[in-house]
Amino acid sequence: MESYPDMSSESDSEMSPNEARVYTTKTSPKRVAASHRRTASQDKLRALGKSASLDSASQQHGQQHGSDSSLSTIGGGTRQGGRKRRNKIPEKPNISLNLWSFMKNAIGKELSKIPMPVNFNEPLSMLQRIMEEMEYSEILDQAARCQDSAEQMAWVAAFTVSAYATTLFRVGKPFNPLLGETFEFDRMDDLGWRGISEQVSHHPPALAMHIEGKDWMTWQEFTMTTKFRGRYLQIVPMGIAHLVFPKTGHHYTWRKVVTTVNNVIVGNLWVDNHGEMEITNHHNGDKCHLKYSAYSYFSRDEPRKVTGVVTDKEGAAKWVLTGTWDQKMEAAQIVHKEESNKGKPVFETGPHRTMWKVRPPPPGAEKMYFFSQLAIEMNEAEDGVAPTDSRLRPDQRCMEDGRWDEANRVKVRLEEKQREARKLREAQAEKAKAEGRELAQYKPTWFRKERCSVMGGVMHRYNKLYWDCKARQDWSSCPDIYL
Ligand SMILES: CC(C)CCC[C@@H](C)[C@H]1CC[C@H]2[C@@H]3CC=C4C[C@@H](O)CC[C@]4(C)[C@H]3CC[C@]12C
Repeated sequence: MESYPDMSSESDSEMSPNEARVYTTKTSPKRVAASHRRTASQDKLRALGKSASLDSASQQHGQQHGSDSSLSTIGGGTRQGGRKRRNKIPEKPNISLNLWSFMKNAIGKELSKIPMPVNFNEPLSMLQRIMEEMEYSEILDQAARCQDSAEQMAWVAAFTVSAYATTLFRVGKPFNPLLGETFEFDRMDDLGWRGISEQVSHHPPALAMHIEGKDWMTWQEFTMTTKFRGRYLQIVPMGIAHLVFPKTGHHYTWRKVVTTVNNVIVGNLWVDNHGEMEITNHHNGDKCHLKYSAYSYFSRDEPRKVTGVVTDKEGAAKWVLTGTWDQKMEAAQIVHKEESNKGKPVFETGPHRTMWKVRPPPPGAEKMYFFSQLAIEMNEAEDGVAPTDSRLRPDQRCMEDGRWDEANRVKVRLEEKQREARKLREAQAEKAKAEGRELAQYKPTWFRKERCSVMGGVMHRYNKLYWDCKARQDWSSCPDIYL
């Protein structure tokens, strides 16, 4: 018998307070215990990029794979054909700078307002970093095939957790995109989806993203508030992520959890993700409440643990989820519920299925900012992309190439250019105002503000123009943001 932590405590879950406390399961306790026995040495293996040994180690744990196992999984994704992409980026130079010397005067400041050299960056923009959430997009293909909506929710939940796997060793700061910077990622040829994102606001920084798969569509607006508290940096993401399966109309939304970057003063930076996440299916009222446990030195909880319960619109529990954001998520359907002698309901579940399992890092990842195969591919130079694409951003390219001094000089010039453009816009707006004309507001190129039908509120939605313009190579509406 396996018991799950109390999901109803300190949460705004839809469950009644005395429900969903204890679960029984038919899986053998041995198997579960073994799968949870992930040790520091395995972490080190991953850190060293000894992916092969990690893989066999996890195989010994008797993983039960989802029904995806028939498809080949090579590197970053479930690929079918597709063109050849790079599997390396230049090695990270071994230049050490003291982070604290840049951060000590910035306590209480927003991360985007702390002037920092590229030395603490990773060679990807925030536009690319957020699109990396698609690393395990095959889970969405799986979800799309699902007949049962509660099970579909379990897949969606596993997908939202999988987005955090990249944060385990990735402590570089992504480039803050310039206003109007874009990133397209066309993976129709192998992964079956393509996406476009754009920096739509500079103060505060905000980006909008839109991705289309074969039987699903996902979009979001991403902003964050960062609180730098001295020893740690806390990132509170704002904005809402949407996911729709057009064939059935199931429309999901969720907000991301809090990310904390620890050891800013001394020691090695490390990341934790924690808090509550509620996923709603607006089509039928299903919910999934996920709890990402915060790391605590004193807690017996497994680090990086995530647990969840899927409930229907009446609040009846349907599925339970358990796992960690860096390794895997399992889900089990609740098949039976009865009152225990203590008066609390006991759930009996069917077998645990693996909904998501992390892929090992590519060989040499530790010398390449711990990038996954997908991350390596994101900034590969590509013909035909918009002139505002992150791949063309010169300081980021210099940095990727290991020319950090030059990158830092170019970064200063780019930011100056951005400031000049902003001043000009402000002057034009002033002039317009003086002449009694309407204020000339900054408008993104590929997104426009729209009222959201399910959440109310206004958000940036894709204007459906990018891929057509790309086909015609018509970039006349793009701002000139680089040098
Ligand atoms: C150098 C130090 C001071 C700062 C480094 C901060 C880095 C590690 C932080 C800043 C913003 C953070 C990101 C904010 C939001 C998301 C979206 C989520 O779905 C996955 C994690 C992800 C992608 C975070 C990863 C870690 C992150 C990139």
